[in-house]
Amino acid sequence: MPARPSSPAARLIVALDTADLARATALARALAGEVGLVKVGLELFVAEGPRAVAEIAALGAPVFLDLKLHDIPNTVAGAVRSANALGAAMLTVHAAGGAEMISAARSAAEAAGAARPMILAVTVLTSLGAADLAATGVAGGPVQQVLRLARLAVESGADGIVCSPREVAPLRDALGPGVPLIVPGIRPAGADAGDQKRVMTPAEALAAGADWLVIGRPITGAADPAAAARAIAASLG
Ligand SMILES: O=C(O)c1cc(=O)[nH]c(=O)n1[C@@H]1O[C@H](COP(=O)(O)O)[C@@H](O)[C@H]1O
Repeated sequence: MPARPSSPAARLIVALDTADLARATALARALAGEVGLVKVGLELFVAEGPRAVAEIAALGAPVFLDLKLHDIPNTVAGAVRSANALGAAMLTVHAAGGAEMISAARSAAEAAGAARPMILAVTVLTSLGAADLAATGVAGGPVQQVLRLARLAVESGADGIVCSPREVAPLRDALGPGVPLIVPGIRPAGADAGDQKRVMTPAEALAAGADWLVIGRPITGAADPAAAARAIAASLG
């Protein structure tokens, strides 16, 4: 499992959201040394499969495999066992899958031994605002729901929590310093939020207590992705 990051660049996780493995590997090469981890998510994994993880891992940076698993415990445990073979450093499940599912994911990850992936529990997607969440039947708003799901996930064996920057401070208060917080929904000042609804700047997320920042388009959509990553790292002081 990756150690908690100790430098600004190590805090950055770049999301390689493309269906094109050649573009993903070019980005990973360009960003070598500028970020701590590279994220392979659904778009790339569905298009290119496990070889995407293997080819990107071969470039050196640890891989965050973001499959957001959410199914019955037996099925998720099987998917985690399959993912173990890919050597990812981090792997996501949806906290809303419940205690048994999260616990099954953790047990399955442990079969990989010391090199096992961190199991990260995704709480409330950063693309959802309070009204979107209410429309799914969840009353109380994102902060309350993130706190509820994060507590459940940690008690069930999750190694870290994925949340928006808006919930980082209340989660730190509730969970203490020991639980790694991995935070997407990051936008440098003035950047287009796109489909993200609960956002903050990199510096604000760090000041609130985030460990890792997950950033896609503000880096990958830049004319010079390495320069964009360097500028974000510099803004973290
Ligand atoms: O699990 C994630 O990484 C994730 C959770 C979440 O709630 N919101 C979220 O945006 N993400 C991922 O973080 C990345 C954010 O990308 P950008 O919006 O382009 O910076 C995407 O790859 C998303 O899949």
